[in-house]
Amino acid sequence: MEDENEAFYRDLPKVELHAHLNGSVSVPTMERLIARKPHLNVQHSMTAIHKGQRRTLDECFHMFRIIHQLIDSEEDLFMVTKDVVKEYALDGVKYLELRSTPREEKHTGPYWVMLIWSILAAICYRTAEVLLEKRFLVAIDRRNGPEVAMETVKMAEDFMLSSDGLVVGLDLSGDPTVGHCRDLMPALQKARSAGLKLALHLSEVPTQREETELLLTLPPDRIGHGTFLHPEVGGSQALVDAVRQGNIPLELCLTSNVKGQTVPSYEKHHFQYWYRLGHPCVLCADDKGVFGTDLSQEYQLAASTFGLSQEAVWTLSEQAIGCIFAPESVKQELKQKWADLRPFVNGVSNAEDPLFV
Ligand SMILES: CC(C)=CCNc1ncnc2c1ncn2[C@@H]1O[C@H](COP(=O)(O)O)[C@@H](O)[C@H]1O
Ligand SMILES: [Zn+2]
Repeated sequence: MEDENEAFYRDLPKVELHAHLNGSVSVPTMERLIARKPHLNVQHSMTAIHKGQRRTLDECFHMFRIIHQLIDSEEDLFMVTKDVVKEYALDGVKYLELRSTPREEKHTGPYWVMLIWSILAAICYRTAEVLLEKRFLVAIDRRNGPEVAMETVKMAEDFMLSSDGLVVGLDLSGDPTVGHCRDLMPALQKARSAGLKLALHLSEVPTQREETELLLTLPPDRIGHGTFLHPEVGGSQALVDAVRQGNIPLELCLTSNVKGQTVPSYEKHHFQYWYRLGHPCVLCADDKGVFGTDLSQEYQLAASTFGLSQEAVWTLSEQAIGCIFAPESVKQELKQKWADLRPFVNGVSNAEDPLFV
């Protein structure tokens, strides 16, 4: 049975800004996908990291390759997107920015375009049913090189103009040990000047210092992970200063980093460093399916690890609204939603609280 504490984190209204679609597939959805393709011989342990387990980065990226084999038709994609959106809604998320990489699949022809349209269709499909604002980021997988990156940007631009505000930005992700961002700069610059917002995976592994310096010149609108930015872990004060001066929010994914072993433990997560500086930090799940988590759990873990009061947790979730890519009018609506929900969230509804009278 859910205890009061768990109920608080689930009821807490939340914003999810860093969620990779194909990494977010839940156990029940994955079971349906596996059953549809028995010839692939996939076991569930090949697509998710269970409690207490960890994996190397290589092993994690191998998991994505298996997941991609399971999700290779429009039908699969539609089911996955619908389920992921619904699960986020049930987890108390009120605003979701989902991201995904266009992919070309042999038997589906020009899969790229189809993929995006399917996702957008699914997102629209849910709109009538769940109270969840949704936006979409088109992802560049760095492994695919500069030409694909440029094509992806062109496609993202087209969709931004024709999707009625659903496509708001571009993500840069993929195995951080493969390729170099200098080759991708023209595509990223083009995206920026077209008005796409940039959410870039940055300093995810310790060897990316030069890349990070380069990417910060763009600059990005948000940073994914930023694990090795600060001097204590091999980054530098100059990098920290650049991020602070630009007031660039960090998307922080605790369980992803612990299970993927880029940070040694929850206690040592860089959330602490940036939170103490008062820098905008947004807790995110990254790949809730692969890492066996959800956003409520991530908030709960941050609170228990770093001793945050429920009041502080509320503030953390509310401040995430300021970091979304949707326009100001959506921010205002979300702020109102937070205010409306506040009396119903156990633990923060005390009217005598001096911060909120
Ligand atoms: C340890 C580990 C893998 C952590 C997660 N950190 C990540 N770092 C970089 N790219 C990622 C990460 N998680 C997911 N992705 C990207 O998202 C893709 C899966 O979602 P999608 O197919 O874009 O819908 C992966 O193939 C990869 O390109
Ligand atoms: Zn990520």
